[in-house]
Amino acid sequence: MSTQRFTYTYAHERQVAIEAVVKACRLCRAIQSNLTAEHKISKADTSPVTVADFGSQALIVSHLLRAFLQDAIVGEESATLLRQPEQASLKAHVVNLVNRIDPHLNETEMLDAIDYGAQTCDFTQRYWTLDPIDGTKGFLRGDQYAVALALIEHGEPVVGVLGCPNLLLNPAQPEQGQGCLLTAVKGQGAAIYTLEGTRTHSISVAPVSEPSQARFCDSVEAAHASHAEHAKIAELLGITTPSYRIDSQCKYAIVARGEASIYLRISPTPNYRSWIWDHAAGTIVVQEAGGKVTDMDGYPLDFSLGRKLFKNSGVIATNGLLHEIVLGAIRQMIKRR
Ligand SMILES: Nc1ncnc2c1ncn2[C@@H]1O[C@H](COP(=O)(O)O)[C@@H](O)[C@H]1OP(=O)(O)O
Ligand SMILES: [Mg+2]
Ligand SMILES: [Mg+2]
Ligand SMILES: [Mg+2]
Repeated sequence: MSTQRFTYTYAHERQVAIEAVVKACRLCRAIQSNLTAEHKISKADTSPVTVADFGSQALIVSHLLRAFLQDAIVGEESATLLRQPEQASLKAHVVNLVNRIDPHLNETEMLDAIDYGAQTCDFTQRYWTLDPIDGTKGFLRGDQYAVALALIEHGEPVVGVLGCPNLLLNPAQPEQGQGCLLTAVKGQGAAIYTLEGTRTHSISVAPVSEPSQARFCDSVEAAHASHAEHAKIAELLGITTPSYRIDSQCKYAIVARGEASIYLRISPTPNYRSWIWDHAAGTIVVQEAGGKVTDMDGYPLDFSLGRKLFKNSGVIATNGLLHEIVLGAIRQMIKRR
């Protein structure tokens, strides 16, 4: 008698996650093309948030919960601000915009969905993590941003969906236009989908093995990543091409599909620890495209510890071939600090 091993494919999780991110991208696109000052507010930590961040989290959490009622979801935003009586017009604005995408959600359901994502959970077990808009500063500038959703099991991403509404669908064929989703499932590779959720092609990292030939990418915002230290690492690697500066987890997207081979993210504040939702989806997309993601010391990102990557400093994503040599250059740069 033959024994058949059962392999879980995450097909349902991936499909539901794609549907959720498709809805959120429709909302974000509509809002970004029509941005006014009233869409933007400052959070208690002074970082910006917009009606689109709240609306995206409401749409994605409610969509996920319809399929996976038992699942924990950890998102960036909470509805605390929207529940304040003096923010009634902001709340009404969010409700109005979300209802254009999902007319069945009422105000209470929307606020509860946003706050569902603000809860804590057992981070060592299965949970989703969501950045409803990653790169809000890019979104506000009219530039790149991403909607980032990942399923984590036992501290590592197993499904990732990155919605990139302003990224070319296919850089080799720019006439196909802007907007794509990148998806990955552990052990199954990574692929590009249209913003409507139709699969177009699988992707892989660039086969660059000579560091001086590599292109690297980093943040637009100097407060988020140390441009000066990145420049020193590039110099040690013999890279003369200027970095590809792009907001959000779109950096993971361009490494995953070979437009750059190194993503450097060394914080200007050495004890800064990243939020899990800023890296989960991007990490699995790069890994499944054949690349590698670690912290700046070479340790894997550990998503089992809470809302932040408490044990990881910095993030380095590469095409894999260049990973060790990049880590070596970082060690050299640190010695010279
Ligand atoms: N001080 C900070 N240091 C590092 N990352 C930050 C900081 N403030 C916000 N971020 C997050 O960094 C990411 C953007 O980085 P980049 O500049 O590389 O695009 C976003 O996830 C952003 O959060 P948010 O999701 O709120 O936009
Ligand atoms: Mg934010
Ligand atoms: Mg973010
Ligand atoms: Mg965000």
